[in-house]
Amino acid sequence: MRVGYLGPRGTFSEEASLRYFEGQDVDYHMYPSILDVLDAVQEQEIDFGVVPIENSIEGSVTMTLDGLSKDPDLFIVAEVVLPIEQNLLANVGTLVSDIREIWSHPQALAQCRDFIRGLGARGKAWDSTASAAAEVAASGRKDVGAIGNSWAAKKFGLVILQSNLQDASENHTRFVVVRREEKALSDADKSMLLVTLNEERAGALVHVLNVFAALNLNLTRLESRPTRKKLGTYQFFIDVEAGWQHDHLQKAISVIGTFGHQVRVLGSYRKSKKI
Ligand SMILES: O=C(O)C(=O)C[C@]1(C(=O)O)C=C[C@@H](O)C=C1
Repeated sequence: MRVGYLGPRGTFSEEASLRYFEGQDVDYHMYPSILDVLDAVQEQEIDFGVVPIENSIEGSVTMTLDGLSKDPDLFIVAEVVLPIEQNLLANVGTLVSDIREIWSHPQALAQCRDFIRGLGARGKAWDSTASAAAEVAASGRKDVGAIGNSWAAKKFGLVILQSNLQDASENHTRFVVVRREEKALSDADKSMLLVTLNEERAGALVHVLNVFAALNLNLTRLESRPTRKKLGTYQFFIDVEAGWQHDHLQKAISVIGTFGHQVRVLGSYRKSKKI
């Protein structure tokens, strides 16, 4: 089985992938961006892609949401929730007081915004936390630091100057495992839907939400993203606590369809237990 994730070695995506596929015979592939992982799934270069979708401090990983919504063949078959501990990594001999720039993935920079401001440093975005750590090591500079996990520190010969420094102690990222083509899992107890309203009128979203409420379907997340067609128009990502095959969810999808709205099932899977 071929599995892809955001590289290089030492990313949180790698940790999520190794944990999820532990004990299975896997050939791992790394990609320079989340969109490249999704493209590789679409092009069947890999069987599964593991991508971050949501963080408890910073919220949605919009690149993932937009990538999923653009490609009708992608389907989520699992989720993994990983605890995220962010650390300040630097070359040996670096003093925290000398650091002027912090390099990392935008999600990690955002999780540590207060910390970076507190240092009086500037954030600089890289494709992943591990690529930022690799660049800090390659630069040999003592006025820059990276934010990432302790495994990246070891891998690139950096020291940890401060650990667990994100702006809230509770920090988890939810990853999803994506494959090409739908798969109905009989034991699924959660689904992700993408709802596009057919008109902008007062109460349109409330009508959709009322369908779920009337059928006793619990929603655990509602996220809007722009349709990219007109300012102020949105698509809605909705997480529902029911498998796609569940009678009530099937009914909800068909009723919402009769209102003229579009519903796409982005995935159906078992709810993750926190690792
Ligand atoms: O850069 C990494 O290490 C990643 O795996 C990406 C990513 C993300 O995009 O959310 C994964 C988990 C953390 O929230 C920070 C960064």
